[in-house]
Amino acid sequence: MDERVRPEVRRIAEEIDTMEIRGAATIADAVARALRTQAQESEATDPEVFRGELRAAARTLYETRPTAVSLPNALRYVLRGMSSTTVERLRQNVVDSADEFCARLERAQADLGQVGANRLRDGDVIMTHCHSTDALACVEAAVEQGKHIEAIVKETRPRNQGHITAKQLHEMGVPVTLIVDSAARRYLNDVDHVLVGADAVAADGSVINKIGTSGLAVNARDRGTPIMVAAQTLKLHPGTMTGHTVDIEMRDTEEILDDETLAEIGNPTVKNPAFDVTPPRYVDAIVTERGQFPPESIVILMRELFGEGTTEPWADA
Ligand SMILES: O=P(O)(O)OC[C@H]1O[C@H](OP(=O)(O)O)[C@H](O)[C@@H]1O
Repeated sequence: MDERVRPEVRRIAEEIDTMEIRGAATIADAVARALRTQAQESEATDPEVFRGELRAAARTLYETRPTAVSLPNALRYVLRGMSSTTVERLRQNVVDSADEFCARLERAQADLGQVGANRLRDGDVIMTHCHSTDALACVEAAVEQGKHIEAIVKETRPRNQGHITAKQLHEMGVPVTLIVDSAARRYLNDVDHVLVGADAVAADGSVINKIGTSGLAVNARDRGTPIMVAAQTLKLHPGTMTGHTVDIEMRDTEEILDDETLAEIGNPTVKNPAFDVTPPRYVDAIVTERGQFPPESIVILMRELFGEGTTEPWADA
């Protein structure tokens, strides 16, 4: 671990790694606050040393989880104005950018929620996968519009984030039915919308989200059930415009079963990919704070937002 990185920043990195802090938007918020802390606690007196510390902190945070693009997008946003010539100005730049970023994130989610809510009708039943604050913002806004919404919630093995979704929907007053993941096709008959979040959206409109999303989308398409992806523009992956692919995180097998059970069943190879890719033809709409988009046209928004290319401020830490 780089000694220049403040203990609080290391703690946040550790919590992202172990998924105590999880969910693409929540991770983005946490890393922006972490950079703010690094800036505030820095004892550097030389601007170049200060910049080096911030880059080192960004690298530590960047290396925690590879798939959710909100993480590098947040780091870029907070570190974009690092050209001042005094430490005090640099510190203020980072603090202001982090505050602005967190405020924008909150606003974007609220605006996105309104757009998503307009797609939901009174009496609709949704099916969810994993736990997405962007997706739940749509349901919350629909409920606030006075619509009655019900939910069928997939538990989302291996980490059961569906439990968080069930709890939060219950708190909104939404009646919830919890199902095991493999029951999804059976219950799609009773569903008006599949509503999921995203960890990254690629330039061709592919959606990278929790493992199991693509199978759910294929089944939903087969049943004629619309698939809505709630993803604020922070989830758009600029690298995919220039041909990069999104790295899919492989997580520890212990999330699936313990060593004793593994030995009992003859030590098979166990694979635990955290995400999968849903091709654009299985997605009806990507709902953002800038309105809803057919997946194939999301690249237009990406060009507008990232047209001048992106930097990797953590690269030379
Ligand atoms: O940003 P919000 O909408 O909250 O979450 C987006 C996505 O992040 C989660 O990943 P994980 O649980 O961190 O692996 C899920 O895949 C979820 O759909």
